[in-house]
Amino acid sequence: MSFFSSLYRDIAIDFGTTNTLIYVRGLGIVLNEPSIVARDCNTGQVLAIGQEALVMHDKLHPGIVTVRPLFNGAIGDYQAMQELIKGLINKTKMRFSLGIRHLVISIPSGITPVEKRAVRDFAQHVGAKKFYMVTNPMAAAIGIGLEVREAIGNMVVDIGGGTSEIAVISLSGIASGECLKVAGADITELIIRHLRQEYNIAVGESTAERIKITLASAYKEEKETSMEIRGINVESGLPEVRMIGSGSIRNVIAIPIGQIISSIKKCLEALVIKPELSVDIFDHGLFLVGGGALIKGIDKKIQEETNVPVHISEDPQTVVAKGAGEILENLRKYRGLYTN
Ligand SMILES: Nc1ncnc2c1ncn2[C@@H]1O[C@H](COP(=O)(O)OP(=O)(O)OP(=O)(O)O)[C@@H](O)[C@H]1O
Repeated sequence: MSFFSSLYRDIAIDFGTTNTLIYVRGLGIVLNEPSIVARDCNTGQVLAIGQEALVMHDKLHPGIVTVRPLFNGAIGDYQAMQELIKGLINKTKMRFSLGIRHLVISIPSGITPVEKRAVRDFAQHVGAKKFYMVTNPMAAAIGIGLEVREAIGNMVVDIGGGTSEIAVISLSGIASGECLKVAGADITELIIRHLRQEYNIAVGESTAERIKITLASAYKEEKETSMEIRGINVESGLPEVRMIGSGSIRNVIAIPIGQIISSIKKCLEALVIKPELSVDIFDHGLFLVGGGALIKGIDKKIQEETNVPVHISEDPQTVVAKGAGEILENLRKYRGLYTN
């Protein structure tokens, strides 16, 4: 490598609805921050991005607005996407480099051609010399260490914030896939709605997230748990404290979990014409990644409903970034798995 080329950086980005991760070649994942931008309502000026913008999100005043650039796997705000990713790249220690040489971005599998063009334009905008796009399930499978180029069927289920992506991967391609706009953010939203309807309590997004992480389970637990929540009584407008049990939250999340399981079944059913792939999946199991893989009992529930063994990958929220990083480190090896 020449002196000048060593001054350029190669990076991979997992641009997600909830979180964006940046991988730098030779260093690994260097940044993991919420995908959110805070702007001044009047001037449109960016006030904060990532973690600092998330802190503002729940405590907004009328002069500030927060935006999530991705919504349900679609780019809802292209400008916010640019602001977020450019800002996060600047947060990494890349200011001493001349720019980006190779840029890998993982994208939702349901992305439209127009959105793909927007991602490509973005890569040009940040001055990337070479650019590669890989779908989230493919990156996840590589991040797990599955043999995606072999004639073996591997099933990956990525339950993120805005989408649940399901894919059966074999011979470097997706043999059967589903992209569902139901994921973690919908579960949080349902919890907020449930508390308002059942208990007349209004809570913010971060409280609902905490309830989800602490209480939500997809499978009946041996011992039910409960937690104290603080919110505002919507009738009196006064603060209120309540105990909420895990059983009621399990009932609330049963519908989205059921929709995700139905999509997994649909994906398996589509393999009826390729029974050898089904056999591989029944033998090796399916691999669960994304933050939704951390919902308690979700592996047991999926296994019970599909008869397929379920493995939760290690550190499921970083698997896509690791896979995109692995591609970046071995571009030649993975040729054919990404598009430009
Ligand atoms: N312990 C946990 N229990 C339940 N849900 C969790 C837990 N930890 C994280 N989550 C949820 O995981 C989701 C985020 O997952 P992830 O970071 O994989 O999404 P993303 O990649 O940003 O989204 P997408 O893939 O849809 O673009 C959030 O909805 C978050 O609430």
